Order: sequence, then C-alpha cells, then structure tokens
Amino acid sequence: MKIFTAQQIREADAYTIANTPISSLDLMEKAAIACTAWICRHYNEYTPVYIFCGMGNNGGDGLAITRLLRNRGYEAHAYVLHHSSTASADHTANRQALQQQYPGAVHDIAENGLLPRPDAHALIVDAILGTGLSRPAEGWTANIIHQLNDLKAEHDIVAIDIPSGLQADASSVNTPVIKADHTLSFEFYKLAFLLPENAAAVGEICILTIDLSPEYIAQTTSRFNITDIQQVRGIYRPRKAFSHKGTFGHALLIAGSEGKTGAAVLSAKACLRTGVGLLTCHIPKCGYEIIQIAAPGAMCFIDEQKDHSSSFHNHVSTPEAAARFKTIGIGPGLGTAAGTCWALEKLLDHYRQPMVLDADALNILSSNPTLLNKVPHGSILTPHPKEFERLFGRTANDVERLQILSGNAVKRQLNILLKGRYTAMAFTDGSIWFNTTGNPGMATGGSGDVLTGILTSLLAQGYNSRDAMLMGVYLHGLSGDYAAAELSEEAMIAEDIVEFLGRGFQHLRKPHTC
Ligand SMILES: NC(=O)C1=CN([C@@H]2O[C@H](COP(=O)(O)OP(=O)(O)OC[C@H]3O[C@@H](n4cnc5c(N)ncnc54)[C@H](O)[C@@H]3O)[C@@H](O)[C@H]2O)[C@@H](O)CC1
Ligand SMILES: Nc1ncnc2c1ncn2[C@@H]1O[C@H](COP(=O)(O)OP(=O)(O)O)[C@@H](O)[C@H]1O
Ligand SMILES: [K+]
Repeated sequence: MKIFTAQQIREADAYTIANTPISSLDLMEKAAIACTAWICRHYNEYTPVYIFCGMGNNGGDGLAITRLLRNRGYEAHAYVLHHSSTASADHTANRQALQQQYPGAVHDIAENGLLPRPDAHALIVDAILGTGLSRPAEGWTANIIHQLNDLKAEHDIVAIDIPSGLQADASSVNTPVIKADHTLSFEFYKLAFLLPENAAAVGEICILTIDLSPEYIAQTTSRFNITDIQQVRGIYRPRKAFSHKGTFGHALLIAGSEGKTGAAVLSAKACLRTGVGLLTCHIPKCGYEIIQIAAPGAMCFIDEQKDHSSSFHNHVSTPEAAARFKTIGIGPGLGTAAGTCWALEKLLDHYRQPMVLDADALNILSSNPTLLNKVPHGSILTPHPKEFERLFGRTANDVERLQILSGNAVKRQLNILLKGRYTAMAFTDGSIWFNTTGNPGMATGGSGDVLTGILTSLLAQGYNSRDAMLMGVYLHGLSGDYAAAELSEEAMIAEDIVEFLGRGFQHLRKPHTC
C-alpha cells in the first residue's frame, strides 16, 4: 500500500473528480458517510456529539457528518470556528444543507470566541484542520487545540482524516496537535501516523475507503509504502515436492556469550522453524550443551573461549570455506569482548555475501565505524532505536531519523530496518517500507533475536535481501499476533513467536486447490 504525501492526496482527489463521474461534493459525502457509519458502530444514539469544524474541506466533512448523524437520531451539533475569513465551496454547500435540514444544529464561533462546554459523556469530533494545514497552528487555533485536549480525560476525541495541527509529511514535534483517541482517515495512511513521536496524537487508526481513482494510485510512485499480505504472498515460495535440505541453504549463526546463550537459542530455533536447510551455530564453550539440547536440529562449532567467541572468522578464512555458507547471521547475545570485535573484523574481511547483523554485532560496528564500510553490500542491519542512535547518531525528530535511515541505506548499499511498532525498512534504492503486523506483546526480551533467525533463514533459502526483509518482518509480526491472540500480549514470550511461526506460514500459503 502506498503512502501519499498531502500534495499527492490532493492530486488523487482532483484526479478522481476530473476522471470519474463523482463530484467533489459527492466525494465529501462518501467520506462523511464512512465516518458516520464508524461513529454509529462505536457510540450509541444517546451520545451527544460536538463536532468542531474549520473553514476548509475538513470542516466540510464535519458539517456533513453532523447532518448524517442527525438523520440517524443523534443529538449532533456543528461548531464552526472562524479561524479564516473565507470558507471552501464544499464547506459552504454542506453548511447550507445542514442549516436547511436542521437549522438549530450549526453554531458559529467568531475568532477568539469561547468554546461550548460539552455535556458529560459527549463525543468530540475534530474536523478543524485536515491535510490543508499550511503551517503549525498558532494563536486562537492553537488555543482551541489545547482546550480540546484538556477535555480528553472526560471525553473521547475522534479526528477526521488527521488530528488537527498534525503535519502529514513533516515533524510536528513541539507544535499544538489534537490528541485523538481515534483517527478516521481516507484511503491512505499518512506518514505521520507511523511515527512513534505522534502516537499520542493519532490514537487508533481506521482507514476508510472512499474509492479514489485506482488509476491515479497505480500510476503514482511513492517513496513510503506499507507491506501487505498480497505482497508478502507474492514473495513467499512454497516448497517443491522434490526439494531436499540442500535446496534450502546452509546458514551460519554466530551468537551467544556467557549469560546470553538464550539469545542464540531463540535465534537458532527461529532460523530452523523458518525453513533453513542446514544450520550451524558458532557458540562459546559455555553454550555448547545448552544449544545442542535446545535446538537439536542445529550443528555446532565450539569456540576456543569459554565465555565469548573469538575464532568464528576461521570458518570463512578461504573462499572455499566461506562458500559453504549461503549466509551468516551474527549478533544476538554475542557480547563485545575485544576478541569478538577482532574476529568480526576478520570475518568482514573475508565474507562477501549479504548477511544479517544484529544486536552486539551492531554495537561493535558503532564503536568501530570504519567496520561499517566492510559490511557486504546488500546485507541486512536490524537496529532497534537505541542501536540505531549508536550507529548513526541522534536526530531531532522521527522524520529526520527516517532521512538518516534511508540516506545510509543508499550511501552504504545496505538494507537497514529500524524496529518498532511500525518497523521501517530502508532499501538501497532509497525507498522505505513500513510493517504493520505485530503487537506490544512483542516488547519482551528476545523478540529481536527471533527476527534475526527468521531473516538469516530466508537469506539462506535464496530469498534476496529485500524480499527476505519484507516477508521476514511481516511474518515475525504475524506470528507474534497469533501468539498474542492465543496467550495474551502479557503472557506471550519470545519463544512463542517461534512456536507460532507455523501459523504465520499457513496464513501466507495461498488456498490449496486440487
Ligand atoms: N474532495 C476532496 O478534496 C476531499 C477532501 N476531504 C477533506 O478535505 C480536507 C482537506 O481540505 P482543505 O484542503 O480545504 O484543507 P483543510 O480543511 O485542512 O484546511 C484549510 C483551511 O484551514 C486554513 N489553515 C491552514 N493551516 C492553518 C493553520 N495552521 N491555522 C489556521 N488555519 C489554517 C486554511 O487557510 C483553510 O481555510 C481533508 O483533510 C479531508 O478532511 C474529504 O472530504 C475527502 C474528499
Ligand atoms: N509495540 C510493538 N508493536 C509491534 N512490534 C513490536 C512492539 N514492540 C516490539 N516489537 C517488535 O519486537 C522486536 C523487538 O526487538 P529488540 O528490541 O531487538 O528485542 P531484543 O533485543 O530483546 O531481542 C522488534 O522486531 C519490534 O519491531
Ligand atoms: K482534523
């Protein structure tokens, strides 16, 4: 799914109006019908509804919603805030329609006027500013936003299209923004919805369809996108009947140190459950028995050190030796002992295939930045926000962080995923894809180690780095969602993500026909 900028959304609206039989006013009516239906599903007709409308088309949506709610028996009132001297044409048309049908439902609030005090249990609808926001809200408009946010403890706030004051494509840090419980948006996610810094403003997101031109959507390119099930099903390759373990690659997993053998176990189990043909783990002496018992399907190299690894580079010291492994996953629980840092440098001197670097492998790269230049092109880096900051520095806001993310992916020809609620995956062509599967139950130690195992397994099976990332991150979140559905977000642990990988794969398989 594409993420369009505010400008592209305006173009999509205009294209739809110009190239299909639908008028601008009809499009607004469709949007209002969809919002009204959502409100009616979530709040009964005894809920008083206060709809705050701006002077543009977002306010027009609000006026149309007021009329449609009244048609359904709701006590809905539109409060028109005169923050600008002129109203848009569709705003005016909807105001007239509402006034004609329900004369007492429209209330004007002149600039600097006072807001009504909503009845107890009233729902507040924010239709003040939409994607036409031209600058951060200030003065009276900012004041209204603050006043409505002060009512949040007692009232639900539903934002239409985008919380007022929130910029769709830029950072809104330290600017006045409505803090909605729900955002009902049209056709597309906006970039702002996916940024952690806007979590308190956006609340739960619901994307409503208003049938914008599929032609415009297909022919317009976007830098930001969201992965979806159809795309992942297209990437997924079912196993062929005559395949054997050699078909699915041999992966080398370098992980674990004293006290962190569990990270290696989780990663190894995930790698096996994702379908790798053969897996060999390199592990310090202290972890040997643990991993052999926990993951009997994996082979093992034992390091000469007891508590950390420092000789794993020997497995790839000649081209013939390196060729045994289709890929390498390195980092979970690895530690940053001097010998480990040294061995990672040696490994990067010899291994030239795309590989997966996570956790302590990334921390080692952060403290030796020149090593980053040695990482094979096309490799996958999987930092969480703290590891990202160590690698690429602090940023002022989430939009700047995305720029740094994609800038480094292009400059270094690496695929970098920044973990989070909506993991952002930056590819070497500068595009960024967001993943929407997953849940807060995955905020538990070891979830990232599982992801490293999944990605390593997919690379070993011959998926290219881009496909491995898109499919692997989706599958990781999906398996986490199955685990949460079965066990609850609280009770699920990282191992459960591994256990539910099977359910994730079943969901990816297209229906079987004979
Ligand atoms: N046909 C269409 O174009 C459709 C538009 N829709 C709605 O239209 C909205 C966009 O409408 P508009 O382009 O009219 O824009 P908005 O309604 O977002 O706002 C424009 C108005 O706000 C003023 N304004 C902008 N920034 C301000 C600020 N910081 N402080 C105070 N006033 C400010 C402008 O001067 C103008 O009067 C969407 O968000 C969506 O809600 C929907 O009805 C779907 C169809
Ligand atoms: N609230 C959330 N919603 C969706 N996914 C989440 C959430 N919290 C964590 N995750 C996912 O769980 C994983 C956590 O990784 P990481 O922080 O590296 O864990 P660890 O280092 O403990 O293995 C990431 O893939 C992240 O996207
Ligand atoms: K709004």
